[in-house]
Amino acid sequence: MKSPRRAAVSILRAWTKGHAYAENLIERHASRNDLSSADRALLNAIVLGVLRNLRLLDHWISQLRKGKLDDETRDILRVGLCQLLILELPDHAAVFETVELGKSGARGLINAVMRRAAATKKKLFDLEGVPPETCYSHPEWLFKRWKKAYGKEEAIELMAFNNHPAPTIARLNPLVASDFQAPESDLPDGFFQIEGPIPNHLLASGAIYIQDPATRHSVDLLDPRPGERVLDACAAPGGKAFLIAAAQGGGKDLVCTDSNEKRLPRLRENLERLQIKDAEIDCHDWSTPGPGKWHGAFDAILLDVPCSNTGVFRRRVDVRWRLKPADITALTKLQRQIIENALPCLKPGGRLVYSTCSVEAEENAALIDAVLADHPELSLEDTRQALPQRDGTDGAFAACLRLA
Ligand SMILES: C[S@@+](CC[C@H](N)C(=O)[O-])C[C@H]1O[C@@H](n2cnc3c(N)ncnc32)[C@H](O)[C@@H]1O
Repeated sequence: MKSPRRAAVSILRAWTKGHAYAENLIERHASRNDLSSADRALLNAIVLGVLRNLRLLDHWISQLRKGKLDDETRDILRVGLCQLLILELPDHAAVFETVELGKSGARGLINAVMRRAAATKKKLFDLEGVPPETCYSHPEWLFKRWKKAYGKEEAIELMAFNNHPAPTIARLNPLVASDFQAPESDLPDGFFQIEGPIPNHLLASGAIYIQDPATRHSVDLLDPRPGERVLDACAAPGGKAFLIAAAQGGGKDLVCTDSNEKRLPRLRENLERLQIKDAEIDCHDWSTPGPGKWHGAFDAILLDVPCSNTGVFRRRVDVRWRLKPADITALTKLQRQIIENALPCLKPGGRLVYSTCSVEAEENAALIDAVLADHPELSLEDTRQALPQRDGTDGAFAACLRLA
């Protein structure tokens, strides 16, 4: 059985070399090594802590050791310094356990760096003069982009927000009868924060679903009513389909599609658990036209499109390192195609809500402006935008368009 610290190093090696998401790698390693829940939590904290603080950890490594490092030793030092300086675990454990991770030839170096770090913490924490994108570990191009969009102060606030793990927030399911009383909360109606371990029996019975309050904006704008035929075109894993069905009192008038066949079983399971058993689920790629049977068929369509995810970096810790400027351009093209192919499926007078969890204007307001310019038959009814640095929630954008 591997220790969580050793598993963290293996995961970082695999993460650097491949395209797998950190969360999936953690899950795979934790199951394979049969980790206890405490060890699983430590593994999670270390891997996500390293990925959230990658540039800062490398800055500290450069302060503590001049000269080249092989990739494995660097990952071991990242894991060690994350425990010592980010998670602030006791010095002796962090130093000893980290040295143990190295091959015999590297242990002397690891020991020296870790001991120096433990002895000079105060100096390392003084980040005066270190660029904000290093302190908050974001790629330079993203910081530049956000500075342009929001100004320097807000760009820094956004990066700082992204480095705090998200609280666990759930929504009560009005479709499932349960004795559970949600705790008092300042959150929007139906949402409440879970302190401590997630109550698995409530999840399993479908009484609650874990989701951020920002998810509600698009469905609030869609305002689905009982009896209306609704399409949720990019539906997996089903968070917003749940909100639509909850508003409609069930899923009998709801069609859920997704282009990724592999995501459909999870969508199906989620909806069944949430007692939404009668929604229609289909595989469809909306970069191509919808089938004739859906033309003019829907009162309301939700397009919760694939996006850059820049509003949810605190959850999706990999994305800031994987995303490239060209991806945003490619995504806007796909987003536009999805809108164009979904529009013929609206009934006259029907409404379409476009939504993302991005904070990039190109994927949000600018895209909607371009659609409106090309479609005089559409009018803009309303928009919503949540920005993490202003609203303290995930980032979200939604625009409701009505067909004449
Ligand atoms: C932001 S996620 C949707 C989240 C979902 N609405 C929820 O609330 O749980 C975007 C989804 O769009 C799907 N997708 C990507 N490209 C698509 C396309 N061309 N047509 C349909 N679905 C697509 C992805 O597989 C992904 O499941």
